[in-house]
Amino acid sequence: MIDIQNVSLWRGNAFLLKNVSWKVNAGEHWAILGLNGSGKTTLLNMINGYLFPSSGEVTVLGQRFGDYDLRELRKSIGWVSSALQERFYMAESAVDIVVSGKSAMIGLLTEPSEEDAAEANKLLDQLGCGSYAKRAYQTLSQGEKQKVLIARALMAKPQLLVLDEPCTGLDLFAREQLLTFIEALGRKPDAPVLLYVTHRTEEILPIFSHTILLKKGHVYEAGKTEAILSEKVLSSFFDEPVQVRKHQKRIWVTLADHRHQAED
Ligand SMILES: Nc1ncnc2c1ncn2[C@@H]1O[C@H](COP(=O)(O)OP(=O)(O)OP(=O)(O)O)[C@@H](O)[C@H]1O
Repeated sequence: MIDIQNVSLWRGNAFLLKNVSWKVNAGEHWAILGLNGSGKTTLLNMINGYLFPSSGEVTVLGQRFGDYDLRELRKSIGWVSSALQERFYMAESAVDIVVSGKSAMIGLLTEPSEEDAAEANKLLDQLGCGSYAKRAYQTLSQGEKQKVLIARALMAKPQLLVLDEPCTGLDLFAREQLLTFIEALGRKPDAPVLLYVTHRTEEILPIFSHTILLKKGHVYEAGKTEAILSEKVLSSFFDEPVQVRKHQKRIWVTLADHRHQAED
C-alpha cells in the first residue's frame, strides 16, 4: 500500500525527514506516534503528494512518485484532520459535505443524486450523526464535525484512510465514542487501510496492528504495536523514564515515579 524508501526532505539546511523507510502492507492498520514537530504531518503530506521528497522513493497504492496523476491517486486516499475543517463552507449541511466527498471537491456544484444522498445519510447514521444530517456545519460541535468529516472521507470508498489527530478538541466521551467507531471501522473486512496519527498512546486501538515512532524527522522504530509500546522502547523514545499501564488493550503512559516524587 505504501513503500517509502530512504526518503529525506530538507528545507535550507534543515532536515524535515531523514532517511525514512517505511512499508505498509494491505490488511495492516498503522498508528504514527511522535511528539510535536517530529515530522508526522510532513510524512503524511508526502504520502498524499503535497510534498516531494528531496531524495528517495515514495510508492503509494502501487504508484511511484513522479509517475502518476496525483489527482487520481488522491481520490483513493481519505484524509481527516481538524485543520481541514476550516476549509469547508460553514453554512453547508452535514449531508451535503458528506456527498461532496465522492468527488473529492469542496462544496457541491449540483444537486446530489438520490443514490448519493442515501449513501451519505447511511454513513451519517452509522456514525451516529443521523439526527443532525441537515444541520449547517458551523452549528456542529467539534466531535460532530469530526465524524461528518470521517463520513465524507468514506463516501469516496478510499483504499487508504488517514486520520490525523482526529480526537483533538474532543471531550472524554466524544473521544471514546469516536474511537469505538474507528475500532469497528477497522475491523470490517472491506475497511480501508487506516493510518492514525497521534501523540497519545492511549488512542492506539487494538486494531492498529503496527506502530511507527517518529522522532526529529527519522524513524525511531517501527513494527508490531505490542513490541513498540513497551516501557523500555518508549522510555528510550521519549528520553525520559515512563511507566506503561495496559487497560482494555490500550496503553497509558505516565512519567515514571521518581519524577513525581521530585516535584512533590
Ligand atoms: N516549510 C518548512 N520549512 C522549515 N521547517 C518546516 C517546514 N515545514 C515544517 N517544518 C518543521 O519540520 C518539523 C516537522 O513538522 P511536522 O508538522 O511534520 O511535525 P508534526 O510531527 O506533525 O508535529 P505536530 O504534532 O506538532 O503537528 C517541525 O519542526 C516544523 O517546524
